Amino acid sequence: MSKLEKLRAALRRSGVEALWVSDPANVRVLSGFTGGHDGKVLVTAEGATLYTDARYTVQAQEESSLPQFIARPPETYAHAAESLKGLRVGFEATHLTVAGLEDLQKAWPDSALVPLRGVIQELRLVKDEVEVQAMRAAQDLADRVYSEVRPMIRAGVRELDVALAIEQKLREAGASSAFEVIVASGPRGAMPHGVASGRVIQDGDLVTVDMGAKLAGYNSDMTRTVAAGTPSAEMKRVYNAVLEAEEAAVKAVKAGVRAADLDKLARDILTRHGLGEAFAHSLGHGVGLEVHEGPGLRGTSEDVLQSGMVITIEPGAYLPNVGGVRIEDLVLVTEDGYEVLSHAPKESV
Ligand SMILES: CSCC[C@H](N)C(=O)N[C@@H](C)C(=O)N[C@@H](C)C(=O)O
Repeated sequence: MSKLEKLRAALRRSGVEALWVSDPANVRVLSGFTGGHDGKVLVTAEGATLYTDARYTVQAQEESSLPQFIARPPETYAHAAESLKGLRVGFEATHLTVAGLEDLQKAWPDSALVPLRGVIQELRLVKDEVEVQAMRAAQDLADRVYSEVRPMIRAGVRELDVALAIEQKLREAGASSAFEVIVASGPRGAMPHGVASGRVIQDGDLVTVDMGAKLAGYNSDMTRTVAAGTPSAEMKRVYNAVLEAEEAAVKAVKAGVRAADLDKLARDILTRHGLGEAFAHSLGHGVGLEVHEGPGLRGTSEDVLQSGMVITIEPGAYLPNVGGVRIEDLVLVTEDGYEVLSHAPKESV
C-alpha cells in the first residue's frame, strides 16, 4: 500500500474525508516537493493536490508527480474549497497556527474543520530501504566530519571554531547542519543544548559535541563527549556511568521492545550511580526528515520499537556549575536487534 493509500485508511478511521497538510516534512512525504515551507497538500478520497506559488513552478514539476495548483491564498483556498463542500476536513493540529485555522474557517464555510494529531507522523515511524540509505549516508558524512574536526577539540580552542569547522565541512560536502552545533565545554556541559559559544576550551574540560548532517532531506544525530587533558575524578566517574547506560540501552534495542522500558533501563543505571536526577531528558527519539520525530524514548511513551525505525540512544548527566556528559548513537532497529549507524569512536577519558 502506498503512503497515500495508508493515509486515506487512517483518515477514514479518524472520521474525516479530507486532510489539509501544512507541515513541510509531511508535504514532502506525500508529494516529493522539498519546498514544503511554501507548499501544502490537500488529500481527498479521490486524489491529492500540491499547492505552491509561482516561485516554485519548475521545482514542483521536477519533484512531484501530484497534480499542482500554482497560486497564493486566498486563491489557493478558493480552489480547494470546491472539492471540500460538505466534508469533514482534517488539519494538522500540531502545525497549523491559530491564524491559519481562522483563514481556513473563513475560506471554507461549508466544511467542518477537524484537528488531527500525528496522522502522517505515524506513517513516518518506520523507514523504507531508500530512507535508511539516506540516513546512513548522512551519518557516514557526520562521522567523517567529526573525525576530521576531532583534533581541534583541545585546550586553547574556542567552542565556536569547532562548530564552524563542522558546519563548513558539512556544507562543503553538499549537506548542512541538521541543527545548531552543540559544543559545550567545562561547566557549559551542564546545558544539554549548550550551542557553541566564544568560550575557550580549558585544560581538564570535558567537551560535549552534538552534531548532525542533513543530506537529501534526511538527518543524522550523534553526540560524543571527549576530554581536553585530564578531567577531574568526578567527571571521569560521570562519563563512565553515562557510557555504561548508553551501551546497555543500545544492546537492548530490538523490535518489540517498549520505548519506555528502554528509557527505564538507562535511567536505572544512572540512578544506581547517583545520577538519576542529573539525567534531565528522555533517552532518545526517532530521526528522519526531522531531527526529532517518533518514536519517543521516554518514560511516558506508548511506542513499541519496530524493525526499520531509526532512533537515537542518548543518555546524559548534567551537573550545574560543574559540567556534563552526553553520549549518543544513531541506531537502526532490526527484527533481531539493532545496527549502530554512527561509528565515531567513544573515547575513554
Ligand atoms: C535542537 S536539536 C538537538 C538534537 C540533540 N541531539 C537532542 O536530541 N537532544 C536531546 C537531549 C533532546 O532534545 N531530546 C528530546 C527528545 C527530549 O528529551 O525532549
